[in-house]
Formats: sequence, C-alpha cells, structure tokens
Amino acid sequence: MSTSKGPTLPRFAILVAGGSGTRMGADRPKQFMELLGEPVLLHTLRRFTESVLQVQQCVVVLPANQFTTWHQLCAQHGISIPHTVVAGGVTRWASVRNGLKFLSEPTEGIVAVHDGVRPLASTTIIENTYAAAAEHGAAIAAVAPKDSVRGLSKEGSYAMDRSRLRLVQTPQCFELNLLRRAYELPELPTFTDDASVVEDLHTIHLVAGDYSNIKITTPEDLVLAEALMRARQTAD
Ligand SMILES: Nc1ccn([C@@H]2O[C@H](COP(=O)(O)OP(=O)(O)OP(=O)(O)O)[C@@H](O)[C@H]2O)c(=O)n1
Ligand SMILES: C[C@](O)(CO)[C@H](O)COP(=O)(O)O
Repeated sequence: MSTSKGPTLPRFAILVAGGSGTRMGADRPKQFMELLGEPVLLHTLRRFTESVLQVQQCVVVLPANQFTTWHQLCAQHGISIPHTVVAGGVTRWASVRNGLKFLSEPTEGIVAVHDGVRPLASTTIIENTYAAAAEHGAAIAAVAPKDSVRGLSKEGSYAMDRSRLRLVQTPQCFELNLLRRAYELPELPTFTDDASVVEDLHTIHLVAGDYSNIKITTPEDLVLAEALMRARQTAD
C-alpha cells in the first residue's frame, strides 16, 4: 500500500513496444510516431518515470532491430531517463515474458505492465493501480463502455447488458512473483492482456481507468491523443 512515506513494496515497470503496428499501417513503427514533437514511446516512458511514482526500474521492450533507432531518438531528444531495453517476442505475451525475465534480481515488489503506445496514462491511474495491486495482488485499469454493445450470434446479433462489461486498459499491476508464476504457464490464444494470463491463479481487481488513456492503434488515435495532450497542457 502507498503511504505518505512512499510505497512499501518496490515498484517496477515493463513498457511493451514490441509490436508491428499493422492496424496503423504507417511507414514506421507507431511507438516512434510523433505526438507534439516527441515519439509516442518517449511520452509513455516519461509517465512511468515521474518521481512521485517511485518506480525503481523501468524495462522497455522493443523489437531488436529497433534498438538503434530508439537510442538515436533518445539522444536526439536529449533524454537520459534511466531504463533498460529488452528484445520483444512474436506476441505481446512473449514480449512481456522477455521483459519479466530481465527483472530476475528483485525477490518481491509490484510490477506494472503497460502498453508503450498508451502515452496518456495519468499519474493518478498509475499510482492507483500500483497501490491496488499492493493491496489485492492483481489490479488493472478499466472503464465502462460508453456505447451500446451487441454480441454476435448465428442468427445475427443480440443486445448485451453493458453495465456488466468493462473495457480493459493498461497499466496492469501485479505482485511480482504472481506475474512470474503466471508467465511460466504455456501461452494460450485467448491471452490478450496480462490479466487474462494471471486470472486462473488470482482474482483481478479493477481500478477506475480513464477515457483519455487511449491505445494508439489506428491513425485517428494519433489525432485524438495530440488533442488530449494539448488539453492537458493547457489545464496544467
Ligand atoms: N509482439 C508484440 C505485440 C505487441 N506488443 C505491444 O503490445 C501493445 C499492444 O499491442 P497492439 O496495439 O496490438 O500493437 P501492435 O501489435 O504493434 O499493433 P497491431 O496489432 O495493429 O499490429 C503495444 O504497445 C505493442 O507494441 C509487443 O510488445 N510485442
Ligand atoms: C492490453 C490491452 O491494451 C488492453 O486493452 C489490449 O488487450 C491489447 O490488445 P491488442 O489486441 O494487442 O490491441
């Protein structure tokens, strides 16, 4: 649990950016596309290295062939934020597992897994998710759907009760040894996030996410993210 003296358990973060950005369809990896003049991944790294969060170690997972570009971008933007770069895998699951292996030293703590392409995660959501994981073992950010939702059937489709649904975001925070145990199990095609990997071992606690904590997935997300960042800068 977090106190005014700081968190009682050490905090770690794995920022996964090992994907290929197929849905973005751009000429460069979406984690390197610019928002207000800086790469998406750099914004995300800044979020997790805010001093108030007291994250001790930050691991950035990237495809091995993007390491040089990332180091060049950090140099170009004068960034000296301490972090470790680890090679990604074929799936998000494999990328998280590679990042987790790198955290071999710590014996206990809370680890956040976060999409490198969610650059708008607020300090409040990150703090609340770490704190909830310290209390409950596993906690993830999620929001209620704003639209009506329909399920698909052989006959067509049917209305669903959206009050019973949540849209899942990251960060997803876990007690370190729980996440290690979960990622020792074989990968399943149903894994879309870390909660789905952990949930057979432990109950997942939901924390209030934020509608502005979007994942940069398709081109219009970049427009929206930039507008949200501008609005946040004006409010600060
Ligand atoms: N092998 C993979 C696949 C995904 N990710 C990361 O997981 C997050 C969520 O994935 P998604 O948005 O699907 O990213 P991509 O796989 O890059 O996109 P797409 O599915 O459109 O190809 C992203 O930060 C992405 O870089 C990863 O680290 N390693
Ligand atoms: C982890 C995630 O961002 C939670 O919403 C999401 O599951 C990633 O899914 P994608 O299929 O890789 O976009």
